[in-house]
Amino acid sequence: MNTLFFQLLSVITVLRWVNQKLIVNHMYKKRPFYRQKNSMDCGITCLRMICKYYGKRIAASTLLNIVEVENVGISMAGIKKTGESIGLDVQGFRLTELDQLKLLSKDLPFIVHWNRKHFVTVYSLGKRSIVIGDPAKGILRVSYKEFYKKAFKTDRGSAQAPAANILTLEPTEAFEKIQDDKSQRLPKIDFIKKHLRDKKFYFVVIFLGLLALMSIQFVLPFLTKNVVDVGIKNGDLDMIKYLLMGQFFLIISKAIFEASRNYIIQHLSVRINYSLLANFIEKLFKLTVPFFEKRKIGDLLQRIKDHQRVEFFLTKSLLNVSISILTVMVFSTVLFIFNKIFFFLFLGATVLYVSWIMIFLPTRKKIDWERFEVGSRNQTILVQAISGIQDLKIYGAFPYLLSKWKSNQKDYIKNAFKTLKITQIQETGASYIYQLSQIVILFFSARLIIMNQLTIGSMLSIQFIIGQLISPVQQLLMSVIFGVEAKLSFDRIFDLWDAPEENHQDNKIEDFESKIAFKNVRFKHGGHQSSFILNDVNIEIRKGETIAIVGSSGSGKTTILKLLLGYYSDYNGSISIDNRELNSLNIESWRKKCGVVLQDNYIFSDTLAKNIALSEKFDMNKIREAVRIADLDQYVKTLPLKYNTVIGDDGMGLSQGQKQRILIARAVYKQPEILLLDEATNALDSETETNIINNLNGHASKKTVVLIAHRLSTVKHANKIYVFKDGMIGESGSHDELINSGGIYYNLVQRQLNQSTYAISQ
Ligand SMILES: Nc1ncnc2c1ncn2[C@@H]1O[C@H](COP(=O)(O)OP(=O)(O)OP(=O)(O)O)[C@@H](O)[C@H]1O
Repeated sequence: MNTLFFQLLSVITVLRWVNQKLIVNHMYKKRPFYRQKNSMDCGITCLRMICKYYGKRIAASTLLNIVEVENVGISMAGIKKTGESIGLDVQGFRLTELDQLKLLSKDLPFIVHWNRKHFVTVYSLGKRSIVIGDPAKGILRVSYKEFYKKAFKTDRGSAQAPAANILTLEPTEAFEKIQDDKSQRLPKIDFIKKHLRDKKFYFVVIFLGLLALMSIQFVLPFLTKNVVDVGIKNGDLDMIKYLLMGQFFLIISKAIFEASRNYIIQHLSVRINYSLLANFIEKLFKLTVPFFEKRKIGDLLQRIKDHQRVEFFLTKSLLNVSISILTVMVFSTVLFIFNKIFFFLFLGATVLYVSWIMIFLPTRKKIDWERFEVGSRNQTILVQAISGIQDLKIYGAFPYLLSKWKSNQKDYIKNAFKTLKITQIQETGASYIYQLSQIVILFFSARLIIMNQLTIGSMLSIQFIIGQLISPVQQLLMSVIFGVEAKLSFDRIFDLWDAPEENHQDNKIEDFESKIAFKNVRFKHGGHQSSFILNDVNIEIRKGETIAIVGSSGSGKTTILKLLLGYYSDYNGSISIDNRELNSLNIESWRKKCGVVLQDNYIFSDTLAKNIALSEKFDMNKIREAVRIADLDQYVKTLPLKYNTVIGDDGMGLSQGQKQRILIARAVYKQPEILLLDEATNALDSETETNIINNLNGHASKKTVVLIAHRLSTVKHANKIYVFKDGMIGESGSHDELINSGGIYYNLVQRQLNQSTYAISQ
């Protein structure tokens, strides 16, 4: 029953494949396809498909450098702007009737907003269906009904009829002139070479072992033939003994060679895996902050898993390929020498077998991408569940997360079944081909023996040779499948390799001499549709001064510090250090000068001392001094192992105030020239806060300090206070000046006074 089911499935799958591949391929030859590398890249990927259609291979990173993709992906306006910047004439259309689609048939291919959250490329408009390139799924054929359902939507809150938003893109002369990013393949090959370079020795040893194995394999059929055709025929038992002893010796040697080879391969795979991962992690550390803000954690973890597949392919599969190719070559030659008829019979069966397996490759690719996406979502849900455990408990929100996990798990199971189904169909078909070829070969052997054209010894040897050929052919094909999967993993890893790194120019800052200046700075997160969160900001911070920034929540205060730390380089206006533009400086050398406490700083799972020094080696005197300034000495006395007590996730729990004081100690330990403090003391009682501020004043008397605080008592001694309102500077001046002017700051102070949380000490 089971077999019958898979037989039926096999037939259906083949017919579907023929329909999809042959018919669609024939009708629409030119429909390039790229798969989106993450859920936010659909618009960019559609644009790449259009570029490829017009003959240009453009890397995703090239387009991403032009447009800033928002956390939710690129917008229609973003696609238009990016398309125009590479020389495409982009026109937007809003269709209210499905029939209007025909009017755009001369503008094919075009991009359609899909389901209000995705983009697809339309390649052709047929009589009954439409061929689209869906960056998440592949080239698909959809009915007009489905197209209408997905593309024609009503704007939120609008009473208007549903409409489809479409962008047509035509190449202009400027497009012809832009550079093709052909180079994409080269770095990948360099990358592989780099990881294999110092392992040449092992590969050579394995290869020599292989040659020895092959020679043994080559001799074995001839021994069998002689045992039967000479030894048995002549009744020469001594000869049979010698031949069998020889065979025994060869089989033992073969086993030894195989065991050694497996050992070396294991050794190699561990080393390759290590170097691949080490490279990945190093690269990860060099990427920009916005990269991490836009990626889901599950996506990154899933890419780490991808390394295992690449390593598996580079070690086991690649070697298996060489072993299999060699075996096939040796035994095909032997078969050809033995009997040409059987050689061609086997060749025919192999061609059939290979074609059968190849049919399924495109579907396997699709399933693999689905598996990646489901896996990535799964990782994200689990990480969120563990990080947000407290909120889930407080709000009894497990059902919410559990239903999310369950629904994702359903997709996971569906995907696993798809893989199982396709593997079963593949294997059932392959086994038929194999059995059939065996029957045909047996029939021909029997016929030739009856006709006295073949000896029984030769027949046994041919059976042996074919037996030896089948497994390497199968392995070769499995390696092709692994190769395709490894390529998908490799592409995903390389997508990260394309991401921009933080600048590390030679232009280092040796000394901070005079001032930091923000001039007409405007900044926004995300793409074209988002609005500026900082507008025309002008700030001057002179060396040795304390500058404070206050203002309502969300007014852009933290963003000022992040810009100053070089997290974001795509601001308008100028941010300069001693009159040198921040973007042109070596950002690491600048950060070395800054001691920073941000609201989302992290406590690592390590000892208190290492959490302060953030290094394996540290100066204990400096640590004690930092702890004193951060008013932590009493706390340290209570710790079981004092400075060696493990804190963070795996260790002692911390209160918010303790965490803040450790972060202050960390910033002080660095002995920075500039201290940047964002709400660094807001969790502390006012007595501890005063102690720390006094300590800092003593310690930081010559330092430059930028201070953000809601509690106005913290900022009143600053040389200058900037009051932010909606991303702009509402007013600035000293505490006294601002109080006297009776403006926003004055009102803030009044409000805090009314809440009895602040007392102005005149
Ligand atoms: N990574 C980000 N992506 C998109 N928007 C962001 C990002 N970080 C901050 N924002 C937005 O930028 C604006 C300014 O944020 P910022 O953290 O600078 O405010 P803030 O004045 O420091 O607020 P608070 O006093 O609450 O800490 C906010 O509207 C916030 O939602």
